[in-house]
Formats: sequence, structure tokens, C-alpha cells
Amino acid sequence: MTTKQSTTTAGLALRDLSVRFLVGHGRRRGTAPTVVQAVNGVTLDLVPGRVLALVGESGCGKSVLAAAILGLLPANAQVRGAVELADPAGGAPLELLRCPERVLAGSVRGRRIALVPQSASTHLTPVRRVRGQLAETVRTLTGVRDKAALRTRCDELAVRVGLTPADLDRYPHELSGGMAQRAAMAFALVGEPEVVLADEPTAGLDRPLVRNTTAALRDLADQGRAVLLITHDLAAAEDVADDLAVMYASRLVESGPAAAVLADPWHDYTRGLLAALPRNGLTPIPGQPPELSRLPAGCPFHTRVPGDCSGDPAPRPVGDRWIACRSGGAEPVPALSGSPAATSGTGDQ
Ligand SMILES: Nc1ncnc2c1ncn2[C@@H]1O[C@H](COP(=O)(O)OP(=O)(O)OP(=O)(O)O)[C@@H](O)[C@H]1O
Ligand code: NI
Repeated sequence: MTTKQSTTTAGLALRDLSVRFLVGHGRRRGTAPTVVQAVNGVTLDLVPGRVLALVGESGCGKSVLAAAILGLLPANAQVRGAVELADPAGGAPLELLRCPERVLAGSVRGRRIALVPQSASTHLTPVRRVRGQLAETVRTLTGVRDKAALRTRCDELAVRVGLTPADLDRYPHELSGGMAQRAAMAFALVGEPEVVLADEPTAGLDRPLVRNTTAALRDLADQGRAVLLITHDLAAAEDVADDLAVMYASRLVESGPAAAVLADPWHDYTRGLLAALPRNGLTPIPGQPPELSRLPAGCPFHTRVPGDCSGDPAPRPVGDRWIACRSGGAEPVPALSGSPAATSGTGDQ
């Protein structure tokens, strides 16, 4: 079932996306594999011109979600749902989960959707200067071969991400963490992608560099791209996000316009993340998230910290926000646009 809402505004629409890993299968005949449920029923829109921050504790499934979008999961992964990349010309969207690898490699990755990977500097070859590696990416993705043109293009990219052309003539180990992060951003921009997925781009950076990075992401969105910022740094998300999605133990617990969610969080988990910020006294959330291979049957958060919860962990739309398990006493208000049936994604399949 497709819905109008799912394709009219989103550059990239995730519909009921689930990923699980089968671990230990085949090692011994007859033993059942362990199932790691890394992503569970995620519905999200990445909208051109907007930054969506996906926040949540380590291990909740954020990077797996990005890998699923790009078709970069290992062979033991099983994916369900849909990932629709809108056609800027108004044609039918491209459903990425059913796209052959040839199409993903040849016309999607780097060209339409770029990833700024977690620990970006480790993705650069240490023995070659950055410029040569960037020029090679430009050659591959754009077909430019002329040496002078390649040099100009690389210099332009450097300046766009806040590096100097001279920085490109360094070896990766000669770049600071912040510079390496910006270099990774330059690689992501080569193909002028419509969608940029940035995985923990502020990890390990001090505050001024965090602001630098969030400003660079803002620029990408202002140029009309849809940007996903994956982070466990809620403060960085606050800096730049237009939309916010909060993930806990493989599921979204709530999502919506960032300002609204931050000013009035509905889910106890979001409240817990906010209380853990330094300015709010660093109050930690008690307990530990469940193991993704042993998720509880009901709401995975309220089995850790008791609260007002319907027990149904699947988020549902309420106005322009989504909320799981109706936690924290957030009474659903009448939907402002569309009925729940028209906005609840693809449903079971
Ligand atoms: N190939 C795999 N086989 C089995 N489990 C996996 C595999 N890849 C990832 N996982 C599991 O999926 C879960 C989610 O991992 P993921 O890297 O998405 O977390 P994350 O939210 O990005 O965390 P972080 O903030 O630390 O990067 C983890 O429990 C991880 O162990
Ligand atoms: Ni709950």
C-alpha cells in the first residue's frame, strides 16, 4: 500500500524498515541462529532542505539503519519494509531495498545518497595524500579527467567544507580529527547527492568543532539536500536539527519537529536523554538497554524504567509528531493532517 503522504515531500522515505541479523547459523547443524533485531518498524521522512537528527544510545541501531538505506549490510542481515528515494523530476520513487546492487553501486551510492561514515579518517588510505584520493573520487563519480579541472574541483570542495586547498596536500594522519571529518564531508559532496547521511560526524570533537560540523550540515540542507545526522550527542542535534527522531533498542520512540520535541518531549526516554545533558544535571537513565537479541515482548523502555505506557512499542502519528506507547501521559490529540490510517506507513507485509 502506498500513501500520498509517503512520497510527496520526502526526498527519502523509510517505511516500516526493519533489519535483523542471524548470528551463529550453520555453525552446528540443527542449532537455531540467534536473532539480533537491530532496526524495528522505523518510518521516517528525510525532507530536502531539512536536517533530521537521529539520536539514541550506543548500539540502538542507528548505523545499521544507515547501512540498510545504502544496501551495505552484511550477508547475515534480513531487511523488510521500504526505502523510497524520490525522483526529483517527479517520476516514481526508486525503492532501494529491491534495487539490484549494480544500480545501487552505479547510480545511487555517492551520486544520489552519500554517507559520511563513522570515524571518517579510517576510510582514507593512510599512504596517499588526501588530494589524490579526492581527485580519484571526482574522476569516478563525475567523469572529469582533465588534471587542471580535477585540481580546481578538489580545491572548490575543500573550501566548501572549510578546509584550505593546501590541506588536501597532507596525508590523512596529518589532519586533526575535525579536519578529517571535514575531508570526509568533501568526499560526500563530490557527486552532488540529494541525500547526505552523516554518521556520528561530531564524535570526539570539542564544542567549537562540533559547531563547525553542524554548520556544514546546515549548509548542505540549505542547498536543498536532505540531511540525516546520526548522533548520540543530543546537544549537537539541538544545534542544527529541524526534525528529531529518538531511537531506543531498535525502535523509534518518538519523532517530530525538533523544536517541539525538545520543548515538550512526550516519551520518558526522550525526557531521560534531556535530563542526562550537562546543563540539566547529568542525571543518568537508570539501568541498561535490553540486548537486541533478547528484546522484551512489550515496550523496551518501560520494561527498564516503569512509566505510563500502553505497552505497544509501535509509534503512531499524533498531529505532526509520532509517539510510541503513549508514554508519559501524552494524550493523543486529534490528528491535524490525515487520519492515522493514511499516515502510518506501509503497515505489515
Ligand atoms: N553483522 C552483524 N551481525 C550481528 N549483529 C550486528 C551486526 N552489525 C551490527 N550488529 C548489532 O546491531 C546493533 C546496532 O548497532 P549499530 O551500530 O547500528 O548501533 P548504533 O546505534 O549506531 O551505535 P553507536 O552509537 O555505538 O554507533 C548492535 O547491537 C550491533 O551489535
Ligand atoms: Ni513504553
